[in-house]
Amino acid sequence: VLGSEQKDYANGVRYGTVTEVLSFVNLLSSMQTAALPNLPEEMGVLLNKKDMAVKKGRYQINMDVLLFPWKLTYKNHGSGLVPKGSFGKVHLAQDTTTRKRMACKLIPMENFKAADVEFQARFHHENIAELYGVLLWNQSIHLFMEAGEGGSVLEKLDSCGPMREFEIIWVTKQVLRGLEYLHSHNVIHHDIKPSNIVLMSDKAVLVDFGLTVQMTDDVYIPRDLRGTEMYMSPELVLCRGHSTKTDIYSLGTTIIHMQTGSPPWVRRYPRTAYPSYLYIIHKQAPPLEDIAEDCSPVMRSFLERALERNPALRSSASELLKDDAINPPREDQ
Ligand SMILES: Nc1nnc(-c2c[nH]c3ncc(-c4c[nH]c5ccccc45)cc23)o1
Repeated sequence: VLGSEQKDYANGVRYGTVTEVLSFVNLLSSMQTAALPNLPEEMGVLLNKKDMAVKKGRYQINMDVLLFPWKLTYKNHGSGLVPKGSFGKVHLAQDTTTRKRMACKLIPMENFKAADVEFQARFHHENIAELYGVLLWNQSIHLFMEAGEGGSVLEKLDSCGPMREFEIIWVTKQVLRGLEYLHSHNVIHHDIKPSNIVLMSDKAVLVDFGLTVQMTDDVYIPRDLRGTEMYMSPELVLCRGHSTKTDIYSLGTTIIHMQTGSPPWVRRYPRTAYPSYLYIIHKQAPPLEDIAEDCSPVMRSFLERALERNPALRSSASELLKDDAINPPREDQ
C-alpha cells in the first residue's frame, strides 16, 4: 500500500526542487522491492525542465527518452558499454522532444543508496556532472545527468596512450576547481581516478559520487575502505582518519597515470604478483619513481606537493590551483 507521502508520487513523474528529489530518493532507499508492483509505470522527480519533456505525468523510457548503449568514444575499445561506475551501467540518453543528450546511470533498486544522488543534487559546480533527474522504472533507478560525450580520461588513455603535458594541465585544472568546490563544503569524493573524470568539448567533470561523504569536522573516521587501491593515499589505507587531502593524493596518482599510461606501482610491482597494493602504499614512500621521465621540473614539484605523505603538509586544491605547473607562462609573453 502506498504510504501518505508515496501518494504524491502515484501520479508518476513531475518536475521538482532539489529538496523534493532528496525526499523522493530517501523514499526509494527505504522502499522494499515488494512494494513495486502496485506503483505506477514510472515515478520520478526531474530538476531539468528545459531539457526533459514530461507529458501528463509520464516520462517513458524508450518513448519520451531513448537509451543507447554508450558507443565508446574510441572505436578500438573492448566492450560496447561504458564500464560500470560504482553500482551502475551508464547509457547515453536522448529526450525525444528536446533532443537533449544526457548520461543515464541505471542502478538496481537493491543497490541504490541515497548518497548516489545526494551530493550531485546538493552541490552544483561546472566541473561536477550535473544531476538532471531521478526516475524509478522497471525496478531500476535511472539517474539522468550531464553527459561527457568525450568519454572518460581512462578510455582516452587506453585508446590513445599517455597524454601530453598540456592536456594533463587542462584536465588537472578542471579537476582541481571541482575539488576546491567540494572541499570547501568538507565533501570528500573518495574515488578520484581517470575513469571518474569525463570529457566534454569545453571542460572536464567529476562523476560517480557513490563513495562521497561530507565530513562533520575536519577529520573523517572511515568505517570501510573507500576508493580504488592504486589511487589511495597512505592515511586512507591506514584507516585512522583522513580528510579532503586524500582526494589531492588521488589526483597526484591520476596525473602519473595520465603521463605514463599506467597507474603508479604496477610497473614496479606487477598486478600478477601483487593481489593488493595496500601494504605497498602503507610501507613505501610516495610513488615519485613512477613519475614520467619526460615530466617537466615544475610538474614534478607539483606532484611532490600533491603526493606528500603527510596530509597536513600536502597542498590543498586552492594552493595547487596557483601552482606554476598549471599556470604555464604564455609563449607570447
Ligand atoms: N560512473 C558514473 N557515474 N556517473 C557517470 C557519468 C555522468 N555523466 C557521464 N558522462 C559520460 C560518462 C562516460 C562516457 N564514457 C565513459 C567511459 C568510462 C567511464 C565513464 C564514461 C559517464 C558519465 O559515470
